[in-house]
Amino acid sequence: MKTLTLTAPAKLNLFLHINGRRADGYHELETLFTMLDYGDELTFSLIKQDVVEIGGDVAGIPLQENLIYRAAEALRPYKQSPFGAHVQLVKKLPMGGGVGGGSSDAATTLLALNTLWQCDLSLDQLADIGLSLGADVPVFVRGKTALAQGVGEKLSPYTLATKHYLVVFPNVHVGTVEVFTHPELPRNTPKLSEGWTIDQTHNDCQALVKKLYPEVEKTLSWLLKYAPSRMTGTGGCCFAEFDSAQAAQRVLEQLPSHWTGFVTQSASESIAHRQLAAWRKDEVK
Ligand SMILES: C[C@@](CO)(OP(=O)(O)O)[C@H](O)COP(=O)(O)OP(=O)(O)OC[C@H]1O[C@@H](n2ccc(N)nc2=O)[C@H](O)[C@@H]1O
Ligand SMILES: Nc1ncnc2c1ncn2[C@@H]1O[C@H](COP(=O)(O)OP(=O)(O)O)[C@@H](O)[C@H]1O
Repeated sequence: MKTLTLTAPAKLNLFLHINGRRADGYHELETLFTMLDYGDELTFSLIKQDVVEIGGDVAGIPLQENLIYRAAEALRPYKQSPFGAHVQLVKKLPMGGGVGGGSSDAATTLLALNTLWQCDLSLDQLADIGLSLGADVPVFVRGKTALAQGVGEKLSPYTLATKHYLVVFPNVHVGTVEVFTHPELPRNTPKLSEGWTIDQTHNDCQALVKKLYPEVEKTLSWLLKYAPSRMTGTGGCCFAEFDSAQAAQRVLEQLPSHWTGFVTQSASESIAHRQLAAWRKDEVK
């Protein structure tokens, strides 16, 4: 039976501007997503029984709420294979950390089972299915650095130089809904104008999350002593940007023990896409 192992990458929101709130409560935003070469590990194995099973680090998430399960079930109508799937998960990304672990697991499941179950859907079709699972899923399906607009679903490719990041999890889980429903969240940043540059950007959630979660404020102040730093998404992970892996690693070595972190680099194409392309090449040999 076939087996495929993929890394479900983390993302960073290099900035996050909130331009307004729609009548349905969702927010109009502009955000720059970059993919990181670090993430959860998912091993997909075909199994005889036509069911979806998840093993490994699934603590706390009931099977039917797991985004891996939901993504697999969303592909069921397109399946050309009689087999089910077992997904073994090694969770490396903090949940509710703003690095998109759940969304990336979902997108990686769509990519892997689209191949293993011979669904043969295009990336556009997978991105549409992904959007029904969460606003962040399509960017991981496409797997490229992208500027997102609308509620996060309008993606345009964006080119960035590779950078090295130290990403720190301050050990607080920040709820996306909590931030987006907070009365003090700023919601009136003007849309980006032509010729905008990164140094004119910010994260509209950062000040509020720092206030609600003092650990995030402490993490950012600590990182800022070493490098330009910011919070990603709705938090609480914060990232510091470096020109070399060694410089990032040196700061990680000094990280206070009550926080956790990892050093990695950005990638113009997601690691899951690169691994899937290599696996396909091996298959046709
Ligand atoms: C804002 C971002 C930036 O990356 O935050 P993070 O979760 O990554 O920190 C994401 O787009 C989040 O994406 P995701 O976590 O998939 O969100 P969803 O499940 O679709 O929505 C969770 C909740 O966030 C709010 N929400 C989300 C996206 C959006 N444009 N406006 C919103 O108001 C809504 O209250 C919604 O019920
Ligand atoms: N496979 C999964 N991995 C992580 N979170 C999941 C998964 N399936 C469902 N979830 C739920 O999605 C929520 C958001 O997870 P995550 O994507 O890690 O956060 P964020 O969007 O802040 O980066 C979690 O709190 C969890 O309840």
